[in-house]
Amino acid sequence: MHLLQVGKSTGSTKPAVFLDCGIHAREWISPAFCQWFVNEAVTTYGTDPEMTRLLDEMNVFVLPVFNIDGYDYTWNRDRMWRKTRSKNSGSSCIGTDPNRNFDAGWCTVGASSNPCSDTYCGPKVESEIEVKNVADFIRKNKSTIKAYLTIHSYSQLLLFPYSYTYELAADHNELMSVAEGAAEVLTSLHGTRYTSGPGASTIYLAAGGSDDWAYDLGVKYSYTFELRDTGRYGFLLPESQIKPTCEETMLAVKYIAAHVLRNL
Ligand SMILES: Nc1ncc(C[C@H](C[SeH])C(=O)O)cc1Cl
Ligand SMILES: [Zn+2]
Ligand SMILES: [Zn+2]
Ligand SMILES: [Zn+2]
Repeated sequence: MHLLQVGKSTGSTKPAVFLDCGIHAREWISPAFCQWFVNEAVTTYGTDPEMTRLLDEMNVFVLPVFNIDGYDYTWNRDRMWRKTRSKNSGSSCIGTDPNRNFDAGWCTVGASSNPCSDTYCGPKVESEIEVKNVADFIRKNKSTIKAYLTIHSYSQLLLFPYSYTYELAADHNELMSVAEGAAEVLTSLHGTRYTSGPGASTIYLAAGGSDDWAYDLGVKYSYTFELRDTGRYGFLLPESQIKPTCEETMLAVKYIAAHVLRNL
């Protein structure tokens, strides 16, 4: 797994944002966005004031493709694959849903203990090496990581904790207002409409997700993006929509990062 560090200096104790893409293999617009983000960062640093400030004051860790084996599988075998490609002992079914494999109410709701299910929670917490690697990194750097952003598709949603319970997060009001502000600036570019809210009530009750786990670890600004569209093309978003989707998502990510900076 290749984790990129976008920022002025390596190994510093500067506050950081962790951004991951491609946790679900078929959500191709997600890795496209991480690529876009890195390109925007390196090409607009020094000219765009917001990006310059962001990269001067913070480090941004970017994991362009979280679920590498699954992503490759969608290119070469099954375009609609979602999970990892790990072997499940005692079953001929392959893979675990990496977004049900984190230690956050693991396998209690909205996940399956059937290895053949697309939302299989895995044989145990962090059974997937990809999940363990990300969890280990964030645990190790939790004193500097101030925001966790994980990019998915589709539905046009900006979700935040919790998904594993209907209980409101301690920081619900702040997380909601930041999400609404981010969604508004996103809409301002091409008119794309987003819904903001806690995962449980906004999409579905589900446990083991990375955003809930990061939030409970202490990463306050923890968001899941569900990018375009709302179902017309779904995971098969046309190539013509990659650029506009990335442009508008960029605005939302910069909005959240600016809020984090103001509240360090
Ligand atoms: N904590 C979470 N946050 C967001 C979601 C929605 C994504 C959308 Se593809 C998923 O189903 O894994 C699911 C969970 Cl469990
Ligand atoms: Zn997803
Ligand atoms: Zn999704
Ligand atoms: Zn545009």
